[in-house]
Amino acid sequence: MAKLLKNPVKLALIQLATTADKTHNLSHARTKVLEATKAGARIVVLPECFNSPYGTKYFQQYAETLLPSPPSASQSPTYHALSQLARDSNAYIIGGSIPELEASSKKLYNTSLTFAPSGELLATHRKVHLFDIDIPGKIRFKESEVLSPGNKVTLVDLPEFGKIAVAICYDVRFPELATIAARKGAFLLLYPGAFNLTTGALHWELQARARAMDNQVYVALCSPARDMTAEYHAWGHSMVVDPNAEILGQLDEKEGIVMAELNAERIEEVRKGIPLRTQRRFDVYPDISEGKIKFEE
Ligand SMILES: NC(=O)CCC(=O)C(=O)O
Repeated sequence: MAKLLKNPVKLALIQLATTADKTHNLSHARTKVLEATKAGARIVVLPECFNSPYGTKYFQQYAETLLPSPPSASQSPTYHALSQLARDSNAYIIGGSIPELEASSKKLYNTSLTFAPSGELLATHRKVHLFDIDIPGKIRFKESEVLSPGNKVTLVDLPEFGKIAVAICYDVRFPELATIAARKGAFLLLYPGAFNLTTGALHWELQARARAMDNQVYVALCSPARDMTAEYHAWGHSMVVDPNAEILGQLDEKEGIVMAELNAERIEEVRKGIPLRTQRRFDVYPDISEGKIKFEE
């Protein structure tokens, strides 16, 4: 049987201190990514909204249309900076997420770009589940006031390693997305994300470990560093979890890099010990993934 993860790989999550200055954010991200790749990382992840502040009022102002051809570099600076960075660092770059403006529809998306070491864009993921919550006295956030949702599970084949899945922050709360990606052969689920001080302490680590435990794959969550002078206070705590839901590394709220070595043997060992994959009873619950069973109000 082919290995899910073809070669051991060092993963790095960059918990970036972001500012309101896009040019600074791009050059700072470049410095940190090169630091991680010098230390051996071949897959490097940036946080959600790594080139802008996070907030509904910022999406339009910071949005870029994704234009691959070189003359449009000035209109699509993040695309080109990440593509160049992937080439310069010889690494797969999962470019957190950025506000994207689709030229034809004028719709805005929260979008993640994945680049190969050749600089080629391998995949885009538009956040599927928009962060719309209202916890009285704590936090109200409605991405849907300005953003449109994406509509796909994003699996990316990294030829040297195997398949990863990319989704964004609030997407982690929907186990179906993770399960489908794992069933389709992902060895790693990556979530650039920016939880907050209300839900972060409660659910950030729990979500990461739950998705890893359910699917027996590696899971990584990559946050911006916390900035108490910004409007949105990110939780931080970027972390990597192994297929047994054990934490391989976790930061605090400050800027930093967390690295972890991933290998196929750990996935196989965990799956052999607790063989969920062969024990599943689709005869008992055939309808769930098709949404045929509705919530009762
Ligand atoms: N940026 C986000 O999607 C935040 C998600 C979040 O904080 C949560 O609790 O879920």
